[in-house]
Amino acid sequence: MAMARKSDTRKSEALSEEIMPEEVQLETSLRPRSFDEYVGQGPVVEKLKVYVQAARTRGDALDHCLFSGPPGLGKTSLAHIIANELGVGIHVTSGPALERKGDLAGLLTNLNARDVLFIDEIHRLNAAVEEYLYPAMEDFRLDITIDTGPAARAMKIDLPPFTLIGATTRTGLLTSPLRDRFQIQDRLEYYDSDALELILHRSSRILGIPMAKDAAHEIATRSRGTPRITNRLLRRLRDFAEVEGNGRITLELARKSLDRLGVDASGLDAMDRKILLTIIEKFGGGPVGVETIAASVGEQRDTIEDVYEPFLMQQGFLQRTPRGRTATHRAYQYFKKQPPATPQGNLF
Ligand SMILES: Nc1ncnc2c1ncn2[C@@H]1O[C@H](COP(=O)(O)OP(=O)(O)OP(=O)(O)O)[C@@H](O)[C@H]1O
Ligand SMILES: [Mg+2]
Repeated sequence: MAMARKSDTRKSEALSEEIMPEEVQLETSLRPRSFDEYVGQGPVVEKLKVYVQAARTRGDALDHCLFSGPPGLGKTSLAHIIANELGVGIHVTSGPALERKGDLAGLLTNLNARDVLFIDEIHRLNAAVEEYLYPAMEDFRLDITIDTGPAARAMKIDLPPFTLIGATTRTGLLTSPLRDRFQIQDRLEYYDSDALELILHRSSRILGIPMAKDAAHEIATRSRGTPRITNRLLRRLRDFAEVEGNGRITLELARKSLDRLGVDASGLDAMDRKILLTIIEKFGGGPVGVETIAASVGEQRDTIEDVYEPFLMQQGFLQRTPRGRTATHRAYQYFKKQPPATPQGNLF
């Protein structure tokens, strides 16, 4: 089955999240295949290991799982690992790809018992398909209508027990009836630099790229807490090392190249800085609505909310308030700017 295509709302800025075609192959080769290869996300992985082992021992299908979190943190990888560790097949699709009920019915009726059905971007399912999914998830049953008009009859088809794994950037985008049907729900968090360093060492070993240990640390701290970005930077740095160095990624080369790629020492990229500066310079530090920010920086609202804001908030540069987004004291410090004289709430 074809890989799920990414949504085209993910516009490309220096490091934003669109997967380029040549990157799909790289991601596949670097994708962890077992829980042991999956770095970080400790609490989530520890629980999943137990659930998987229990389901295996009982010979049951694993309960349905919903994974949320910003792009590139390992939701798709986790789905593949779960299927692998369960020893079952995985069928991959995405919300936007399931246009009609028939698309879903085709997938569901082709599952073997205990298989995993992975639906990426599950928040983008259309309402008709979503409702059709409910009895399938709850009772492993499809309600179909045969014929139209007066001859129409309702029929129920039994499905083999299966595991639905859904991935979404934000659980808030799901309807609650859909969300409630997932017995296992976990949110993936940004990775700390130790975890990213481990991922870097693994990737450089697989790709055969010589790299100094302090260089790995530097790249890890500048990867926005995101394994996909870590691997992407590694590839770019290999180019610099091969063309302008002796092929080895040294600390000096890493620093220079990351600066040239627009990734600063805090790991902010060009769009992160643009968003913060816009709030500070054009809107007096906020509060300002996300739509307005999106229009000002020329980026999709969804991308701002899924990709940029979570990281800026986690790093303490941005706050969400009911009236809009505000730049924090830390953001002003970062740009060596004076915060406005009038205090905004209890921010300063
Ligand atoms: N825990 C991890 N350990 C090692 N590598 C990882 C881990 N998580 C992600 N990666 C690497 O990052 C890449 C991107 O991860 P993945 O495709 O699973 O992210 P995702 O959360 O599904 O992103 P998206 O929301 O864009 O679909 C993987 O190919 C893999 O190389
Ligand atoms: Mg994915």
